[in-house]
Amino acid sequence: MSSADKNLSVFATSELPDVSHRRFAILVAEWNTEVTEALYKGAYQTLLQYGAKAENIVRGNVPGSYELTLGAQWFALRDDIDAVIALGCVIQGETKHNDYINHAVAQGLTTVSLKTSKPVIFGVLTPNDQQQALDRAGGKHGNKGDEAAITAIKMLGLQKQVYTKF
Ligand SMILES: Nc1c(NC[C@H](O)[C@H](O)[C@H](O)CO)[nH]c(=O)[nH]c1=O
Ligand SMILES: CC(=O)[C@@H](O)COP(=O)(O)O
Repeated sequence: MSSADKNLSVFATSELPDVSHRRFAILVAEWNTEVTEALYKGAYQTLLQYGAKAENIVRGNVPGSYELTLGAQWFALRDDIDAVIALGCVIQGETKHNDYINHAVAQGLTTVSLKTSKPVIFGVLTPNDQQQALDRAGGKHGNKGDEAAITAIKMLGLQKQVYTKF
């Protein structure tokens, strides 16, 4: 289902776990900051709305989305971080540069998540233009930052369920 068919900020909030004790890192890429700051605001406020505490949320900035992978690894390897949310916006340009970045970031964040066994959430917009980005950062299609925060919370709930033995 594409974003055009759903609002990214409409999600099931039933049965969300208690995350008042959980610690989150939010990484923000510094390219397209009008968009990435809106994503960060959405993610941060959503974490607070659903029970996370401000003192348990740390923010880190990276130069561009390509650097989200190493930033995510640094945070995920900390024993006092439970989940990482990576936020960026890679707008298609004249060349294939965006393709290389997007694939590297998607694969890199997945690798970090699997290596650390921690949720590392892909909150990176890959739009064709600025308007598509704005539409997904608090515009008509909602906010992928909200979605990324909910995804982190849900994955921590699954993690607790899986590791709660019979
Ligand atoms: N064009 C965009 C970039 N480019 C920069 C790269 O992410 C990276 O920082 C650089 O290649 C050095 O390693 N980054 C974005 O986040 N968004 C873009 O649209
Ligand atoms: C995704 C990018 O780095 C992009 O801004 C580069 O633009 P271009 O492909 O026109 O050089």
